[in-house]
Amino acid sequence: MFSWQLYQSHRDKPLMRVHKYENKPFKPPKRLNDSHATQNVIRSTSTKRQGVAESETTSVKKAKPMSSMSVHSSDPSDNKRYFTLMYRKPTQKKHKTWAGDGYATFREGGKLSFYDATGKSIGSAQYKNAPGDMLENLFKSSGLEIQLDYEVSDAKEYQEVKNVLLGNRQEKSSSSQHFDLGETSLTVESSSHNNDNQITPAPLFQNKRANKFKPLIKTCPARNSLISGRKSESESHTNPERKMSYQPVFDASKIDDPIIMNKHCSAEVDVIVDPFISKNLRSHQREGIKFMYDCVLGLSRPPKDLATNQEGFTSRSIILEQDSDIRGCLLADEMGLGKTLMTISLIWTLLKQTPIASTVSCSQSGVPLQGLISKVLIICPVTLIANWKKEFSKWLNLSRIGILTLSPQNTLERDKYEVRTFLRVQRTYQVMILGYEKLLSVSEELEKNKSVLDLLVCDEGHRLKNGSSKILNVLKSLDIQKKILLSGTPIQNDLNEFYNIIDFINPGILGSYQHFKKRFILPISKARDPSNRHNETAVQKGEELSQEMIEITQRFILRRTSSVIESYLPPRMDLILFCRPTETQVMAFKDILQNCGPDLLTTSSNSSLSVITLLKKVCNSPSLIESDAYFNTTLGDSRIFKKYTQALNSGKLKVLMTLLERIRNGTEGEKVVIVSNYTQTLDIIQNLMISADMRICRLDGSTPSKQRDGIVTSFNRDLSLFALLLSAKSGGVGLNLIGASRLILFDNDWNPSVDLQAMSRIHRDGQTKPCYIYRLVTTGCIDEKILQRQLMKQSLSQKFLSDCNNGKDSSNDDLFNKEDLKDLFSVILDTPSNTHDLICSCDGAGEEVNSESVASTMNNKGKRYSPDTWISALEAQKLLEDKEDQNLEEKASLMKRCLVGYKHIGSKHFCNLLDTVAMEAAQNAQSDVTFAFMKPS
Ligand SMILES: Nc1ncnc2c1ncn2[C@@H]1O[C@H](COP(=O)(O)OP(=O)(O)OP(=O)(O)O)[C@@H](O)[C@H]1O
Repeated sequence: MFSWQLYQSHRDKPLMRVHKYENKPFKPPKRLNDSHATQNVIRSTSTKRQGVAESETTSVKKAKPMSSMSVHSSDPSDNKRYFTLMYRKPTQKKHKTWAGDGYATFREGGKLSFYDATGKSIGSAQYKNAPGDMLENLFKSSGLEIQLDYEVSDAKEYQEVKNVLLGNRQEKSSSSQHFDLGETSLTVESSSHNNDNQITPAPLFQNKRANKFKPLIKTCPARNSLISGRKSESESHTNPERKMSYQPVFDASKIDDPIIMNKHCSAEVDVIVDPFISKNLRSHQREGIKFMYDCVLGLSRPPKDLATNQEGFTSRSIILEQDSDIRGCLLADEMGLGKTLMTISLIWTLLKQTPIASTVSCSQSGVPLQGLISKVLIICPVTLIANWKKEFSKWLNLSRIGILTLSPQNTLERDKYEVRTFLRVQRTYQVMILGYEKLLSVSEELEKNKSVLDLLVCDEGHRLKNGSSKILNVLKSLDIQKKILLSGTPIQNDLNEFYNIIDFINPGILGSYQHFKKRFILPISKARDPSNRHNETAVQKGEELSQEMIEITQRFILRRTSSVIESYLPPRMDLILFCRPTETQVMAFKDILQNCGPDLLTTSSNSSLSVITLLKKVCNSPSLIESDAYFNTTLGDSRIFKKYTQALNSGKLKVLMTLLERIRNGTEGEKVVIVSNYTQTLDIIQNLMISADMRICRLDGSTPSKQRDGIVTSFNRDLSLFALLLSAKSGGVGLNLIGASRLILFDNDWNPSVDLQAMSRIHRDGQTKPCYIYRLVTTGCIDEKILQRQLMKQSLSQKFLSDCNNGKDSSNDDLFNKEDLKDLFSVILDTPSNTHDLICSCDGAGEEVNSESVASTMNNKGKRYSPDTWISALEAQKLLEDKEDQNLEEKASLMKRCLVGYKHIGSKHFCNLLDTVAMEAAQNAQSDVTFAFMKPS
């Protein structure tokens, strides 16, 4: 167990125990009649909330007990004392949190008046006891529970409180020029730092924050920028005389394997990740947090191998240079590596700690009581909001940190009000999680008080790739200095998109767009152009520039593959099952292809894309064409489609139902997730499963966001729920479906990352059972062609983050040449697997493709690649795009590389399938499964 540090406050003082840093909530709720227990908390927060005052003595001043304070400590001029307060509606909840902050005034005679953070009156109370006990009481007034927090004694803060209260009065009586605070004099005394007698009502916490970051000792310029460009303060407030020895919040020597952040030479204390959270972290997560921390603090990263190869690296703090170009990072780890947890750990660390202790209030022993940041905005797809909150709760507990999410039931006005409150009220919420779309509707409110936002996190950050997107522009206008983008999907195909994302994270780092275009985009595009394939100078130049770009961007982009968590996860088996098309399907293919117009093979033709969609539907179930718009308008002929409407009319559906029966009857309560790209396909599967008495739930694009979390939770927990039907694109992202240990991918997307997203829903941290992933592919049809194309893309993208070959958003984005189209529109019936035919001539007795057996691949310059050689993205791009020149052997070789590790199992050898469910299904439905690839992890 972690034990707390005995800090040596000053060299000549004996060791003393300072108050424990207990990860308390930012505003501890107070129970009635618990005065003694709360007293310490209040006193310690009281110290914290004094803020860093103008005079050097106040910053580390111990909070005086209330009883010893002078009645005039707040304001000698108006016989009133001013307090901050917290309020909430009465609640029976175990973990109570506060709804808002505000102020109280106490007048001699015993009247307490309560105000919210905007200065609006929220009640009053008479207090007859000794004034010193006020902090120990929970007041009830106007249906609210109110607790005083601390007495305002700092001159500047006092002035701000008065301004707020005054501002409210002023608003109320806008016709009146008479400013009045009850009996308070109109003339506001000038404080030592405010010689302006004009009263300017100002947003309270904006000013408070300014106070907070005023350094008390002389800071070097680097230190100021470390704190953040926006918050650096003028040197006029520094006090070069002041000497203070600062202490980190945690004692690293008492923590097993602490994570100590790197630092700039100007750092005064170590920042150490809270052991409460760091004890749970995997080693790649420890590295990830340090990486993100360095980036958001603008510290120049150590060389990559230093970060990854050295034992105990994360337990050491390295002095780094300031890198003024960097303020953010892209964490592009593959799915399931814990990007959310890493980000939460970083947020928690930054909220609670700072390397520059002198810029915040500290305990007597010099332990910083405030962090480097205080407000965080997280933007994510609406489907992930609940998941973020859950993860905060899982790793931190929501009683420690205030998380605001906007309820879907809110009116727009309510949303705006809550956003305003989040920005204005400092201590209730530290993190707000918004959906991308919601961001637009509350952008004005954010804009108005944007200066309080310290850190922006964009989950599924590849959504910001479009430079003209409104969302991107709103986020840019918020001008939040520190940014973290998370994306498990590699940045996609386009250097323009790449520029947009990078320029958003670290503005200016790639220069202006014009410069970037001239320097990188044009020469790299030229090198990629197949017509330049013999122009060695252009190709060489393109390669060099790609390399240069990688070098610039790897300072703030981190990507690890899922192999880093394999050892923490139960084993996983991947099975690709080839399913024989039914006669109905074969008829449908023929009918469609024969009835297509002559422009089918025109690459620009819309009809070719519509036919592709139609063929994909037939692979799932021929009855789907009944509702296909293209089929009905162009090919539609009731004569044709009537014969396709029977239910179990596709090979994949037959295999699916057999697998499901086996899972239901042959395993010990295992659950299954079934994924498709088409909701209509899910409808068909749903009907079949309901007819088979299987208990299911479903999550797709039409599921209201407020229901999603409940569906996921009950699927994971409710033992009687057997299956979840999931739509790949709208439902898959970010969900944890570890209640299931089997997943059936009913159809493939062109984009491998869509499928990977879906597959990693079950095989992720928290999973305790071995996992089985089944991909169903219709033998010899478009399904197989998609699989082949996908496998190639996936393999080639593995080592290049900004991979130019990696998946695109949808089939419509994908470009096909004539050869591709011919290939897509051909149906090969006399084979158990066209993919196997392409890569191998074995008899399917379980032979495994290993790297030695993969023939070397030849590029168009005649250069040969051994199987272990990394093919750069550029080379891969050429290999793929230039398929007209590619002979079959090369294509086969490429694909073989993608299937390294898979065993080839023909129908005679299905008994070799290591999964009994697949084995029994394949043997029993021998006529439906034609071939299998199997890859045990
Ligand atoms: N160190 C850990 N120990 C136990 N569980 C963990 C750990 N790290 C992450 N997890 C769990 O693993 C699951 C996946 O993590 P998370 O959602 O953060 O991954 P991700 O990288 O964001 O994936 P995706 O891109 O799919 O959203 C979560 O349930 C999370 O709580």
